[in-house]
Amino acid sequence: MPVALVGLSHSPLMGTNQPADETVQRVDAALEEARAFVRDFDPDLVVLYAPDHYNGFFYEKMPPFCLGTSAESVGDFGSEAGPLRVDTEAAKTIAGSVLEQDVDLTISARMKVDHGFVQPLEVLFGGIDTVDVVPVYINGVASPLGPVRRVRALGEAIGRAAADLDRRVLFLASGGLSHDPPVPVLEGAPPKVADALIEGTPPTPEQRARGEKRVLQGALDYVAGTSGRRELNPEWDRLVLDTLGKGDLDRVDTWTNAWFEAEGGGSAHEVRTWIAAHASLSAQGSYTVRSRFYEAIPEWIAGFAVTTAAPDA
Ligand SMILES: O=C(O)CCc1cccc(O)c1O
Ligand SMILES: [Fe+2]
Repeated sequence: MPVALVGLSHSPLMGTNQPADETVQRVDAALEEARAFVRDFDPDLVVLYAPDHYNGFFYEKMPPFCLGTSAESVGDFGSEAGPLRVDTEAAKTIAGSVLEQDVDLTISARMKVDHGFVQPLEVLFGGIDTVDVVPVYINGVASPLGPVRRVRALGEAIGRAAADLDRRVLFLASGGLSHDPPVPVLEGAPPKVADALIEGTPPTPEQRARGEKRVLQGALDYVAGTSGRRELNPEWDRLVLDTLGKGDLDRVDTWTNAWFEAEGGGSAHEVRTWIAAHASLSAQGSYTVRSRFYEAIPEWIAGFAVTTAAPDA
């Protein structure tokens, strides 16, 4: 079945804490190119790989991966709230096939998702209810994380499952690349923060506003060079894009989580969504990158990339 891939960094600061006009214009041009690629491919199903930022997944039970047979956006950072247009039948079929292929997978019949899922749908499709989606959560912040080869295994299994559907499937990755925004960590957290990370009690509007302000302040500190957090790392980001673009997934299998953190910062694990999407595409043969945009954008706390790829032949 026809397949294609788009990789897209996300940042909730897009549109609110803008970099220089020229940067915004270059990003807009890259997004327009990706939209044209998508229009041309004309998908009727999007397998969307995205992380979560303690809005939908908590330490009370923290799965490495989760496929939603239904999903609802919490609407953080002004992203669209409400139900995603999940194709429940396709989602169940894919989940069943993945399990059948000996890859363990959690499913959720009411998955809560945040800007990580919503932003790429807004950017590429104009909203969360305009195209059929199978949302796949990939843990990219909550340690411990398993080896990236398991992400590849999941991506390949989903790619094989998608091949059996009579659909035009776009594999869409959301997140990355290098970035280290102020996301809370459980280890050493004060009791109230620990409770929030474990229990996931929905934040009050005031609490949500405070969290969003902390991220904005993080961006201002990044721009000022006073954040004390891992700097964006364009060299590393280019290495990641080169390797995924070449289809050298055996190389990816050797990448360690410690290396991700040292080179790309705590949220560089969001690159896992890109690994999954490329593995899905690779399940149907070799592929070629059709377009690639990259720029380090401290205003968005993002090594920001947009790529498109399609199978050879
Ligand atoms: O919601 C949060 O805690 C983090 C927000 C955030 C900021 C910059 C880049 C990202 O990819 C991102 O997700
Ligand atoms: Fe993120």
